[in-house]
Amino acid sequence: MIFGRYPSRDKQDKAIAVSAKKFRSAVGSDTSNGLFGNMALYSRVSGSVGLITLQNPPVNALSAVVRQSLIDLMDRALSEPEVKSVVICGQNGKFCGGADIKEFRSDMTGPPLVPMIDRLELSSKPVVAAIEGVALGGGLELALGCHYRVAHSKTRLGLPEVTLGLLPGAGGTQRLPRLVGIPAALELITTGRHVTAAEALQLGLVDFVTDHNTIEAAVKLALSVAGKSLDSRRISTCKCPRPPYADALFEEAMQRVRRSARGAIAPVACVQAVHAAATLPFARGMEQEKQLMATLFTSGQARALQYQFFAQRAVSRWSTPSGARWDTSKPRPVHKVAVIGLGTMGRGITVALAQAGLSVVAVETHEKQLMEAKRVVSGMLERGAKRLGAPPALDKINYSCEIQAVADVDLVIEAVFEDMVVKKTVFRQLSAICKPGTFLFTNTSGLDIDELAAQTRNPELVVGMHFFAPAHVMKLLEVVYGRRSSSQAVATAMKIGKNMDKISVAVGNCSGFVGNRMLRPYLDQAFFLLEEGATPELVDQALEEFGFAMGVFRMSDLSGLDIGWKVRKAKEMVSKTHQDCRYSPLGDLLCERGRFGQKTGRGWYQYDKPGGRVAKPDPWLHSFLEKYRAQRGFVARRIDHQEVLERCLYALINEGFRILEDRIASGPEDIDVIYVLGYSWPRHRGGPMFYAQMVGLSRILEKLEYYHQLHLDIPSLQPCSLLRKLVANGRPPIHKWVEVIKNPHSHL
Ligand SMILES: CCCCCCC/C=C/C(=O)SCCNC(=O)CCNC(=O)[C@H](O)C(C)(C)COP(=O)(O)OP(=O)(O)OC[C@H]1O[C@@H](n2cnc3c(N)ncnc32)[C@H](O)[C@@H]1OP(=O)(O)O
Repeated sequence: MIFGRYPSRDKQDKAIAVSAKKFRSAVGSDTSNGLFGNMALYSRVSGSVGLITLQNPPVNALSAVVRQSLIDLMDRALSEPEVKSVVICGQNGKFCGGADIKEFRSDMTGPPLVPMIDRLELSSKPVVAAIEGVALGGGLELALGCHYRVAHSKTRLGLPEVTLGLLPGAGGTQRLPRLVGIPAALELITTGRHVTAAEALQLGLVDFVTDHNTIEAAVKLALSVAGKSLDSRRISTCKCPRPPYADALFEEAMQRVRRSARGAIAPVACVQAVHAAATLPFARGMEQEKQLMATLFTSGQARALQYQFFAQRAVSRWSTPSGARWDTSKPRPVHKVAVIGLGTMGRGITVALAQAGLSVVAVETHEKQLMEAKRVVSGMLERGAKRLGAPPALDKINYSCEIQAVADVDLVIEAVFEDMVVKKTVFRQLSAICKPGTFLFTNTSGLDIDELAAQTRNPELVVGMHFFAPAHVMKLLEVVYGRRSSSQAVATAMKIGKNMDKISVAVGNCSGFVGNRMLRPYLDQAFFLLEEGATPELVDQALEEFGFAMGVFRMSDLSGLDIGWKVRKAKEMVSKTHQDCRYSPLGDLLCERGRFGQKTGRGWYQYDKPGGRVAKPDPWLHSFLEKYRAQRGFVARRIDHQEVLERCLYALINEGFRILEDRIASGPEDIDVIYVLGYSWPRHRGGPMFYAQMVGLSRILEKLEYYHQLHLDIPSLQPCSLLRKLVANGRPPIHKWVEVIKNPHSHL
């Protein structure tokens, strides 16, 4: 499978210390016999140490060629009598980012990882891993096959295979527990969490941490251990330490992953593999690892998770229908940013900006709110700093209750109340106050960017930034370009997003942008299902079993029913008569009765008190629904989970196809990243568009046609023409959809 829309730039980080190169030149290494190219380099340093450098930018992934080179170079080191020990490192300050994920989708060729690592461990000469930058997945498993591990203090280590729908299938599930014990191994393998070098040292995962030249330290160690017995250094020969409470540990781990994995199979397999390490000899444990891996490797979940991995990187290569592109648009440097409005969103944005190292002018015109915001923002920064072990960026922020304080900033992010009239006033003010060229960005979840831009002297400087709450935590940012937004403004918004550690997706301007626009038909279907006989519990259960963290009604109770009500009132949907098009007033009726969800202790569910969190079915709601149906002529019928999923999800997917057709999103990856990161779409299902491909476009079309025939008054169930076109074009794979969109006459 091909991922991504454009080839990425060579991200080789030339600036990072190339300590292997430096070290070779410092000690005068003998590279005359060196094997250049072939994705690994061999040289001899300090007379008797064979130095193997992985060379596969950008992350030295263990591709087939790298694996073959590594085997050849190890053989060479073993065959040279002068060589007494070996050091393995990675080029450009990165040890190894693991197996080459791109290879997983084609037939795997080249020597397999497992025997390669086994042979390494069996080596009669000591092998030291010199770990810099990252040692992840197969990269860490390679290091675990070495006899010693030296890490630079800034290295991150981990076994993140579970996040790709796999398990550490190159011996990681068997060696890690033997080295660090079952509790730590279980945690690291089932979560895929990266650890710092300091934590790795504490766990016993590495033997030595240095702040200086890692290769130098590794070579020094290699020289000192040359000729010594390796018996105790081969992890596979060690017994797995088994605490007396091991059974309870596994039981607890299994319950935890089943609870949090929401249907993902990889975390469960990870627990089973570590269990094998604890109970079986190494060779049998490896057999078990292999079997579990075989199931995962070909699973739809692994495909979905790997697709999402690449999609999250592909979205940075944005483009707009007018031809602006990531690689031809240059962002303008931004040093000073203003945030206008310090409500919940403004506070989160301020924190994220300060944490990104930018100077922030935080403006809130109400003095009392300003003081409160300052207190809350400082607390957030302090807590964040404590977690990271860094000083809080308190001095990055200047607070003001005067909007004039923004006069000299490079960029403003407006985050006032979500109301077009209020925002328009602020934009007119900003346009008058700010220095020429200041970018004016608006945090909105769906208002018209062009309408706001029209209030300013320079509409090309206006872009939307849809942050998700809490803005300093949530990874997703929708960057919304208007009709007149300049490519520089879009590039700058994308860059600021990246600086704030967000995954930014550039999308076009329409009501609700991508995320909220697709949510509308999904929510509508959920309401219609209640009218037709379902309960909130039934709908939520179906969606939660599918993998959503929360069903639509529990989520609505959490975020507050009044929010949607306000929007619907503003759009006059509440007061309008809906003749041709079905509209369910259920949400409005609940709001009219003061049932706003958790905050009022009543919503689609009942709670023990206002602010309570445990949702319980509410008999009042059930009888309310019965009366409502009776009054409006609905006859309740049995609705099953399959119908809930088909109606809610296919309607949402159909809107996704419309969005692609309208060129609001430039590819299905954009939609899928938005849904996984912003709307808790289960990651192991890839995203709505990927899921559509998995289900089969013909089936989605057929089902939409079926439901639309039954509900002709629900236009969102009418299959969109792009979906029809894709089916007519032979249902091309997801990475080819864009060709059909761009060329309507395409016959793939
Ligand atoms: C039956 C078969 C058995 C097989 C053996 C199975 C055992 C082993 C399995 C594995 O090792 S699976 C891979 C495990 N490793 C990871 O999950 C790490 C993934 N990468 C990252 O987390 C990050 O990329 C990074 C290494 C921390 C670097 O982050 P940074 O922000 O600096 O760069 P990125 O933009 O993320 O990546 C740059 C570029 O590199 C591509 N890439 C990264 N890792 C891999 C990889 N392992 N394989 C292939 N390609 C990789 C990434 O996609 C980016 O390229 P573009 O997508 O932008 O073109």
